[in-house]
Amino acid sequence: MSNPQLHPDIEETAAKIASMEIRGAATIAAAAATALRTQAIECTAATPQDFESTLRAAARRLHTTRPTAVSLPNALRYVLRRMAGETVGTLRAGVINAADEFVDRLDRAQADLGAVGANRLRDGDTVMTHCHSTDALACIETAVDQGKSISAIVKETRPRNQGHITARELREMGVDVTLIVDSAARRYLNAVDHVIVGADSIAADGSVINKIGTSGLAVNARDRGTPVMAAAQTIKLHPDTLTGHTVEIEMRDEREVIDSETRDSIGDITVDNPAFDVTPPRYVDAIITERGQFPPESIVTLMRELFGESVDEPWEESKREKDV
Ligand SMILES: O=C(COP(=O)(O)O)[C@H](O)[C@H](O)COP(=O)(O)O
Repeated sequence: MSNPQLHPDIEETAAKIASMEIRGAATIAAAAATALRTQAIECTAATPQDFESTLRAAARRLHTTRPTAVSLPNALRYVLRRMAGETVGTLRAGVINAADEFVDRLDRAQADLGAVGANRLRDGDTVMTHCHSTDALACIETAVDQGKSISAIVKETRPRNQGHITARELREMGVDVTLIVDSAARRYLNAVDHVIVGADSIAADGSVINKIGTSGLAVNARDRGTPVMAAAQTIKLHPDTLTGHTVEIEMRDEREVIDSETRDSIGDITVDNPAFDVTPPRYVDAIITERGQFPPESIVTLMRELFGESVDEPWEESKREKDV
């Protein structure tokens, strides 16, 4: 089967992830699992081999969209590993059940993680946020639901301004919000009790890979004595880093940073737009997961327990598919 027929939802989801219409590590993972589910339901393959080839091709298309959030390959892995059976019917059922289970676990993990993170927040605390993280917001929302009064200093998060989404959602929770430009963060840190961020990936050494600007914020927070917590459910653990692989940092289009007219008026310059950075574990006080909170240096134990020592890439083409 040289060119498997992909469902339009696969292309649409892939395009939306690439353009960031669908964004944030947990949301990307849920969208990818849901697209595979649709592919499985609508797949017209007549043989089990063709069905598997089509699902793998769909997963490969989704995998190529953005490289940094490990929740995406972890979602694809979760679903494809459960594609088992001898008939198209059983394979299809395996994918549908796995996708449903994955999304359900994602929601439950976020709720459980929120309860862990909320325990660190006290009535009257002020938090500082960076970017927009559903895991980080789950901690704040649970604290608010517990009756705690929380204020937030929200960083704008250039160039895509995800801080605006955070500001709106916190406001809807009843949190008192102050929006600041990124470069004002240090000025406000003295008045902040916790920096709380999400993660796109957590490496085996406890490094937190998150939106560009997180590492500078964490260094400043350490200098000011403000604790930093990274809220990251375990699908953010990057199993490849157990074997020494590093996490690829996505470089995005320069037009997110500067419009072409301004750029032309400046002249011959290079514009770089890294989307993420790496915060070393020594600047992070706790990683908050649905399995409890961990000092970053100890996260490797949980990673080994959940993933073992080696990871497969079940979306890769089989030898038979390559030979066709
Ligand atoms: O860095 C970002 C989003 O970057 P982008 O906007 O470039 O996708 C978020 O902090 C993490 O993805 C965690 O989000 P969540 O907690 O929702 O998984």
